[in-house]
Amino acid sequence: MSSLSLGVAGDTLIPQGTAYGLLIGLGVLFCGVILAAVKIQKVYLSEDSATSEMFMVANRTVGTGLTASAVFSSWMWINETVFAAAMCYKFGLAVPMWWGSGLCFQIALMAALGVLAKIRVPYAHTSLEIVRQRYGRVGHIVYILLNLACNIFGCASMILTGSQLIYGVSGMNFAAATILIPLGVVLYTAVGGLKATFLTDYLHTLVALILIIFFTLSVLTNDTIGGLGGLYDKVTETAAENYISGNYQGSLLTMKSKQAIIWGLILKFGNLSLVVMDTAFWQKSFATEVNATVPGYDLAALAIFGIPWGLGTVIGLTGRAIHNTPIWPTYPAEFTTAEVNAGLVMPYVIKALIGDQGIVAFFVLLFMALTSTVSSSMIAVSSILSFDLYKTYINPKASDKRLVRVSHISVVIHAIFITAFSIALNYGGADMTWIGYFRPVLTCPGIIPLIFTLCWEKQTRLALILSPILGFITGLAIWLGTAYHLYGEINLTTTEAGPPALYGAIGSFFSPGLYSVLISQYKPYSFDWREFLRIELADIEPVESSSSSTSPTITKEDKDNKSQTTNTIEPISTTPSSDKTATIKTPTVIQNREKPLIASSAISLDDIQHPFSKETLAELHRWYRIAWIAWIFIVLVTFVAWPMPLYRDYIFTKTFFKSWTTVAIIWQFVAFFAVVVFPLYDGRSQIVRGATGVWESSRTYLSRK
Ligand SMILES: NC(N)=O
Repeated sequence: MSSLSLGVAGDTLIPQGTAYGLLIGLGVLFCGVILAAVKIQKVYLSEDSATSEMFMVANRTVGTGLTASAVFSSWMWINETVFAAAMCYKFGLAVPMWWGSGLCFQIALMAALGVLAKIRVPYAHTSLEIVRQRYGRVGHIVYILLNLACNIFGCASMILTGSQLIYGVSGMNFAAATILIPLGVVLYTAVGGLKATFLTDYLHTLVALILIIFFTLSVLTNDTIGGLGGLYDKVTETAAENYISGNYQGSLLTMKSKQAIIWGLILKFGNLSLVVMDTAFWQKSFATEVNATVPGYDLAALAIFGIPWGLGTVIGLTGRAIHNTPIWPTYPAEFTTAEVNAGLVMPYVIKALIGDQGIVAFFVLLFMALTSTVSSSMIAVSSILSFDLYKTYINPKASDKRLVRVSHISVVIHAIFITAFSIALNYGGADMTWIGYFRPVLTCPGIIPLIFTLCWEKQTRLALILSPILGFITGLAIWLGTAYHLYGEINLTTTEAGPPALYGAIGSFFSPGLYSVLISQYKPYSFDWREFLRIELADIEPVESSSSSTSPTITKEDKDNKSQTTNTIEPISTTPSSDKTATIKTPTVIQNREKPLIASSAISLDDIQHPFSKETLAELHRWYRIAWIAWIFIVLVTFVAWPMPLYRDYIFTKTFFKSWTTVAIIWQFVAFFAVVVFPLYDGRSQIVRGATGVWESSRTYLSRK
């Protein structure tokens, strides 16, 4: 969510030709690298993205390191890389800290949900599939719409933010930037599927983190700034001209900032829906191997904190320190609020202190942050269109090959749609701040009922369907009602103020929980979690009879009419003591196998066997407990123990500021080790196998006469 002003032409910092060259060149480079990587995986590591299981959930074999870097990369948006600095410039150093805490607890929550999904719905591909399996068609469609809305608004706002920045620094045609950003991503995502995004995510993370550390340190060590002490001195010397209303003594150097805390809270709700309501974050957890989900997600959660905190603090305060000096690109003209809202603080600081090469590097960072978000969105929407819509409602008998083809087409359709939607928003004069405040109200209502689907056996179908709708109405009423109550009228300006948006988001998030509990008292029922396993068996028969029942089952007649030639999921067995299941850690889908099935409805729940061995299940339960402990720890520390004691009449002393920012910078390095260095170590055997294969093939080829 950004406070973005569109159509703000800044000082041209980079020639248009260079900007076009960079955007197209980086797109082509990434396509080439990823297509080569996909080929190597296919030939030397037996990983073929032409199967739907590989395309959508990377065969459920992704390790901790790659998971951490992929989750980190999909979650590292332009918001925290560029706008944390702009918001720190506006409200002071409380913002980057709140921003960090507004990013990490959601990812830690997904660690717990992801591992629980592995336990209860081991073959799931998307979060929506879980909703359908438990509640049928109507609930599924409600959640498809909520997911698509979340994804489309999130992705379009990122593309618009990126296009605005590119336009702002280079003057490149806005529409051209909007088209070029998703173009390269389409190709590698369509060809490589989820595993390709895991790999590009790694490259994005590597380059972006190097640049983030480079910018932070180059700015700090610049002679004009003079290190942490110099930065502190400059900010205190210019305190009178940088008075921030709502902050303690108007200081940039205090945690007691009303606007920062409101901003931080809205961010928490908006970001929670961007994670839980985005099937991409579920898919990535389905793609992980059993022991990788929790450590992978928790590493990413910790690493992401380092992005807004260190970078935002250093760049935002530096902007304040030098914006009235001759080195500032717009000097002596005033640096306007519109320019700040367009995200131009960071490129201007870079131009002033690092120069043209810095701006090229900034452009590369923009590209990395943008394309990783866009590719993740593409996989998510493509999985919804191909798996949740096409396979479920249009062609249940679709072969695996056809499903992958539809996934490819869906990526292209989504790219065209999102580009057109972004351009329409721009030319329609969209107010991105307003959209940023509306989105949590629209998408938060789905969160609790979705979590209940996996965690609470007593939530009924009616509760799942009605509570998000009622929650949205409640949130909307609170948002508009508060705007009216506080400011006397409802218009764009009053609904764009922080407090109404915050109260609206709170209403949207919490009220569905209450509605769900209340509605579930009407015709109460209790869901047996083993039903998920039985339904998954039913799902491999191309039927959709589950759509009209709270506790879906397949009738004998239904079953008798179905083809017996279908995908079957091997490890589920009606023979409880099957040896085969004892060692299986990763469910395997066997393609198009002729195998007579017993009607799933005819199998007693007591005979349904979990595909994981007892030991693996025990391990998963242990991870589940660890995930909740980690989540509670992260919430307590980053919401309460750390920031709250500082919310008082206190302006940072020089020593405290230096220590604070030093820890923030150390955190960047920790992030680098967690999501860049560790994945290399973690994936060393695959890297060696791939490299050996390429080396051997090259040698054979070269030695041919
Ligand atoms: N990562 C986000 N949503 O800023």
